[in-house]
Amino acid sequence: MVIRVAAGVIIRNEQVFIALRSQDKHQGGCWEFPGGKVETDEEPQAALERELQEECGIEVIHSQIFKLIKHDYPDKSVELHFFKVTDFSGEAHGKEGQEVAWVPVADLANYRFPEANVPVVDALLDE
Ligand SMILES: Nc1nc2c([nH]c(=O)n2[C@@H]2O[C@H](COP(=O)(O)OP(=O)(O)OP(=O)(O)O)[C@@H](O)[C@H]2O)c(=O)[nH]1
Ligand SMILES: [Mg+2]
Repeated sequence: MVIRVAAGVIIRNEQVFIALRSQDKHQGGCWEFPGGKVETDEEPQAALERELQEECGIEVIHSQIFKLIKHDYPDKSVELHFFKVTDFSGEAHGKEGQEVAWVPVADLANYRFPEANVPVVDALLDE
């Protein structure tokens, strides 16, 4: 079974907002673009808006699809819908207690992301 996921590349002033996945989660200890599983009968963009409210406390004002990535981990297969979030209201923070950071896009190579994120990080570094 393929798990559908929506995640946000939240960008402001050439910095991107990332969060640390807790050790007990799948790909724990990796940094991520905040987001989560798309529910049954939910649109990925709606899932993005819901997850960013739940995890980061922001209201998405403008987002657009950036990359769609299918990836098979040894233990699960994911279909990741990465959106660029270029406008939002509220102060992005780790609403669930997770460690978060605003980092310059150019520094993204210094953070370890899940394998599926490699093409996303590479595309951001090339812009
Ligand atoms: N949020 C997020 N998930 C990612 C990224 N890259 C990546 O491979 N994933 C994978 O996507 C899957 C779903 O994400 P999630 O664990 O955030 O889902 P969720 O918010 O609904 O949380 P849950 O674990 O409490 O159910 C995980 O297996 C995770 O490893 C990413 O950049 N952001
Ligand atoms: Mg999540």
